[in-house]
Amino acid sequence: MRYERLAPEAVAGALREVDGWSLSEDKTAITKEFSFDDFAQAFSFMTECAIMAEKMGHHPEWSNVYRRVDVRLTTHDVGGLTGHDLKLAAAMDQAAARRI
Ligand SMILES: C[C@H](O)[C@H](O)[C@H]1CNC2=NC(N)=NC(=O)C2=N1
Repeated sequence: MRYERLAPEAVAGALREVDGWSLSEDKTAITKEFSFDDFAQAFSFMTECAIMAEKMGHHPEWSNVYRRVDVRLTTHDVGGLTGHDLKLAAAMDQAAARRI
């Protein structure tokens, strides 16, 4: 499925539907820091999200330090935010909720 770049009002509305995500200063991405009990939990979260992302054909920019995972979501194909980012954000929240 192809998504169009979201209008600013749509982004504001969509951000209210997900938990703890922030809009980047240039408004082209959303970011969130996930914290887990330990590295094993953080890495199993990343493994689950990686499989999900591959199935969706939409991939996060992320980094991991010990039990923290920093995530940035944007749609490179359109240079901004689309419904793909919100869909992946919600799926990542659910994956995290199964661990925290
Ligand atoms: C051809 C392929 O599906 C696309 O290039 C996908 C892959 N994963 C992607 N992930 C993200 N985050 N943004 C994209 O624009 C994107 N494009």
